[in-house]
Amino acid sequence: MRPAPASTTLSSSLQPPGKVESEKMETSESRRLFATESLGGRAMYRLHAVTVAAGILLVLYYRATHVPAAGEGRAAWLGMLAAELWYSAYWVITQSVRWNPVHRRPFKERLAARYGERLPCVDIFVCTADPQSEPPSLVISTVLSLMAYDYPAEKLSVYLSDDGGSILTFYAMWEASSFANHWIPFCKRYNIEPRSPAIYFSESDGLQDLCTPKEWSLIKDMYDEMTQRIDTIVMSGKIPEETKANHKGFDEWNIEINSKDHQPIVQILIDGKDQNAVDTEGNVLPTLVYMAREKRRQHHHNFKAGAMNALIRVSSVISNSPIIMNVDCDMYSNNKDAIRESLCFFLDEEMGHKIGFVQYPQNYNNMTKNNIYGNSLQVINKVELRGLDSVGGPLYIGTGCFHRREILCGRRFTKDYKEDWNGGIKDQTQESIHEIEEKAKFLATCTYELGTQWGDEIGLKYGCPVEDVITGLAIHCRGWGSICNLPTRPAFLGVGPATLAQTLLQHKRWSEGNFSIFLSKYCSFLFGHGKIGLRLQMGYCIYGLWAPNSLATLYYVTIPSLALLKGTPLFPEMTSPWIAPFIYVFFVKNLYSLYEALSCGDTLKGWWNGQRMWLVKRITSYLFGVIDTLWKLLGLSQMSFAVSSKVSDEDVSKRYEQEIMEFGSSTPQLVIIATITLLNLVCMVGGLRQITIVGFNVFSPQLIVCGMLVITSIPFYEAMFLRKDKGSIPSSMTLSSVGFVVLALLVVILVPIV
Ligand SMILES: O=c1ccn([C@@H]2O[C@H](COP(=O)(O)OP(=O)(O)O[C@H]3O[C@H](CO)[C@@H](O)[C@H](O)[C@H]3O)[C@@H](O)[C@H]2O)c(=O)[nH]1
Ligand SMILES: [Mn+2]
Repeated sequence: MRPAPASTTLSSSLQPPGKVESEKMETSESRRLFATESLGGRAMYRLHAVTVAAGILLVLYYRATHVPAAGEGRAAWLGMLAAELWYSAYWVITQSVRWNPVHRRPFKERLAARYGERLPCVDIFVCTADPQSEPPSLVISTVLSLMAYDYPAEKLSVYLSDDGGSILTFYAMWEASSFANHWIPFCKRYNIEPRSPAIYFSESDGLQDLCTPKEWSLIKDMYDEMTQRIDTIVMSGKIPEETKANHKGFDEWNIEINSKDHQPIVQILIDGKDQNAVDTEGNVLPTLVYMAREKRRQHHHNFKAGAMNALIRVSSVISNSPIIMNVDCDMYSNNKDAIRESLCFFLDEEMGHKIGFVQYPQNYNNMTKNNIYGNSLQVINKVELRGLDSVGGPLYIGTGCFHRREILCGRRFTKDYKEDWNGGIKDQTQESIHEIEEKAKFLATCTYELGTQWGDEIGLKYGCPVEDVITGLAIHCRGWGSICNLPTRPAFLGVGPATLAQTLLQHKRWSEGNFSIFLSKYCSFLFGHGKIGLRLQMGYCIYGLWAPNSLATLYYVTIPSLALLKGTPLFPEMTSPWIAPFIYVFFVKNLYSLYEALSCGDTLKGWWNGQRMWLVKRITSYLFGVIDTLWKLLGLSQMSFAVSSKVSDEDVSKRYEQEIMEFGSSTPQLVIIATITLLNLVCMVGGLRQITIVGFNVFSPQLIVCGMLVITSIPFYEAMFLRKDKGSIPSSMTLSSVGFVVLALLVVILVPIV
């Protein structure tokens, strides 16, 4: 195996920088660089959890002891039992992280008092993959926001990995490298937030800031002109020859290249070690590097994980910082203090040496008030990540994560481990830029990893659509802990999916990725056994089991309704005492979920929309996730990574802002949604008839289930029958769904399953 350059060049030193004698006087509490606080509302949570658990047991007991005779819906009843058993087990799993979530509070003032500016070097990795779905002007706004962190610039290096291998993105980066000369001093002088120019100028008119209106307009004009140049060039797809003459990097595109087949490209746009690389005020600039790793058709490039691994190696010969931070290209820095806050965890004397990574939640800046597609992820961020933190550490969820370089390179945790915080830029030898670039290019070739442990024991793991989660699990199993930091001002904000199709695409990748981990040797119960606590093992399964949840849900949204239509009871009668645990579990579980959502900042309507989206995701994305995972297990298909688009056309954006659901295109997902919602509508009408015949007592529980589904589905009926805009459900989709409903009804009538 070829030795990993990154891990061989790092060594350990014994002292954190600048520890001073007088500190010995401090008490251990005041020495801590962060505090761990318990979240409120625990007693209420626990009461709910214990009583719901009791309710669930009663429900299952009733199901198991009241199986009807054959021919009276026995099969359907047993199916209900199976679905409820599944839900119960899943519910228990989701409680694993809820018992005692924690909040971490970093003390950046203490960090400043103790270390001043003697802080470790930090490498920031930004990934982009496609100039069409991730426009270069968006990418550089993110890059600029990261370059402008409130952190010593000589210790900061920003790397962009461009899997699109696009000259347009390179051009934008070149523009950004000169705009940074003005932007960074402007941000620091007036202490502005956020430091993404695109966002800053879209939100601010400069009046609340300390700068003069003249200065503000000057820099804004400069920014507008730059983005205009970039957008024009991106539109035309060609760089003018006179522009190309400005930087040698453009020569890399002298030969015809495309994103799937090209040589490795590494261009150091700003060399932080260069004395002349200073901004308009004479301050040092952070290092800025553009990288497009080599791509050849015969070599698998392993998507983002491949890009990250190339970045780890390339950066090891340029800056080699002990801390690596990764963000997606749309996730701009929204909080200038995020690096310092993260260091509070790593540099904490009591706990710091155990912490492998610090994960920030994924937050989006394009969410509508009522969260129409359920993408705000508030409950995952504020409840589940914090809960995971209390049982061993949050998962590595990709963007917005700070790692020790050493752990990404496969290091195991040992008690005597001491990080060399002094590593990084300054310990590099004085090679010329050209030499360094050539060395780096070699590390970014396709063949470099052949016969090595990269993608397995070293770097991010390959072969999983959620490379981050599986890598994080391996890190946890190597003995490291992780921390979730949730500053009041979110550290990163990105572009979340803004259409139904994008949402379903993202969730298919996530559910499929996590389910494939669950089914592999990395299943947290097997791989984590004896290495991480049971509750963390369960925590991983919250996401690992998203996909198979779809099966129980599909059952629950079709069979009780069809049985209602056919007159087969599947619940206790309304007057039976056995109905009580069903009602209790149903209401209290949902009420608690509402409480959780509201306390995380969602609106009532947002929660309701979120519930609808869970249903939709389960019957489409997650179902497809199951199918594709099984397909792959059988070796019938290959892993893919569909990059989500960060742009949508005007018409679509307008509907999004008005919170009107976007369907538009014809997809199999739409047929499933339309079929199931229509089926429930028919069943509800049929069910109402049953009630008039048999009476209220027997069928009302089923009617309630069916009715709830119908109420949840109102936006779908509107999109099928009432809306005329381009985002409505195409009539061909509605027609085929009607066909499927008729077919389902025929089957039910002819085959006695329910
Ligand atoms: O071949 C590829 C494919 C993707 N990416 C980058 O990966 C990132 C994530 O892609 P995106 O389409 O935005 O997916 P999301 O679902 O928003 O990403 C989340 O989920 C991914 C795993 O599914 C993680 O890798 C991400 O960090 C996490 O933010 C983007 O920066 C892409 O440019 C690459 O660099 N190369
Ligand atoms: Mn994204």
